[in-house]
Amino acid sequence: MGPDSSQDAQTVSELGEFGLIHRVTSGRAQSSGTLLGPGDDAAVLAAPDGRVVTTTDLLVQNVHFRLDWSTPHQAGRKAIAVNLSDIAAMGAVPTGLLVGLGCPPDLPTSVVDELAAGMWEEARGVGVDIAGGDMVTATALTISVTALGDLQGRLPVIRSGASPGEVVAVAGRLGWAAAGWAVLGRGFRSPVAVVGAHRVPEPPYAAGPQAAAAGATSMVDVSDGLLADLDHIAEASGVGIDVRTDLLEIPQRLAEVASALGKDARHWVLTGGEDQALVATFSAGQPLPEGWTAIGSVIEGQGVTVDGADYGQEQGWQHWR
Ligand SMILES: Nc1ncnc2c1ncn2[C@@H]1O[C@H](COP(=O)(O)OP(=O)(O)O)[C@@H](O)[C@H]1O
Ligand SMILES: Cc1ncc(C[n+]2csc(CCOP(=O)(O)OP(=O)(O)O)c2C)c(N)n1
Ligand SMILES: [Mg+2]
Ligand SMILES: [Mg+2]
Ligand SMILES: [Mg+2]
Repeated sequence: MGPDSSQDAQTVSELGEFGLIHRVTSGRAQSSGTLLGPGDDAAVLAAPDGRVVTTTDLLVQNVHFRLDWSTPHQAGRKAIAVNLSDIAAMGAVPTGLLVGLGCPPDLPTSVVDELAAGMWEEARGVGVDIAGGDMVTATALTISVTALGDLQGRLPVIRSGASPGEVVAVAGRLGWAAAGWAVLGRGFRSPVAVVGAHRVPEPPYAAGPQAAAAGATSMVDVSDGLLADLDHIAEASGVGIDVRTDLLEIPQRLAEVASALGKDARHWVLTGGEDQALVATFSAGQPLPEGWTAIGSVIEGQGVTVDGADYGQEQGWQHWR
């Protein structure tokens, strides 16, 4: 249900700032990682190993989600998931979340209710609370999420740690959300397998800490596109990365959707973002952790190639283009 479908419902401006905050926060926080919050000037979270991993990603209506393509519940889950994914990409486990909501005055409170329910569902799935946040008026529905995490005594897995000779491996899905976005963009609502992937990603949260424990040398989550995000590792590490398409599985379902739309499934897999897969590098010869699949190698040089050749310009999502 979108804001347009409930014209006579109570709006956020009628309920007001503190009524709205009370409505989305009351009785919810319960994780042992939340020592205080929400309700005071700031929350207090536990920091088990003394270091805090923190990240923020902002979602804007009609840029990251559309309320005629996704329910508020799905948009809420996605907003939390993309942030938890960045925590996992450091090899960390989440400890808490903060949520800023920019709401147009005529937004029905039911939309905020559903959004909050989706956010809490995704947060509870990994055992953390939304420990605080902010509510403001805005011209477009805006969701700003900050996630905090803990390294459990390990070193963070950073973008600059890859060396030539290492194996590049992936955990999670590639190309599904891009396929769903293409389907929705053509005015279709199915197949639900791909449309659902656009609406709510399923990041392999546990694979991040598992890769870290297995000695991954670098890692990133795929938000913009596999090639675009691998390029961050290549640049930060001062190496080249070659992706091998004979190692990259093209799921049958994606191939079918692509052929129905006259699109290329391989292109979705290589450049589609928003499935929040994890890609990491591991030393050659070591067994990969469970759930990880080799897709290429780290080489001397710079940039990302596909089967040894440049892929061209479009390697993933870019804002303002
Ligand atoms: N406005 C900003 N101020 C400071 N740092 C920023 C800002 N925007 C992005 N960054 C930093 O730039 C890096 C790359 O950002 P981004 O591409 O959004 O990462 P990701 O794709 O992992 O979410 C991150 O370390 C992020 O914290
Ligand atoms: C309505 C709509 N249009 C386009 C997209 C596609 N899209 C929007 S943002 C994005 C990339 C990821 O977003 P970003 O804010 O760059 O996340 P980050 O890399 O910072 O994690 C993609 C593929 C979408 N999800 N929804
Ligand atoms: Mg970001
Ligand atoms: Mg991100
Ligand atoms: Mg990231």
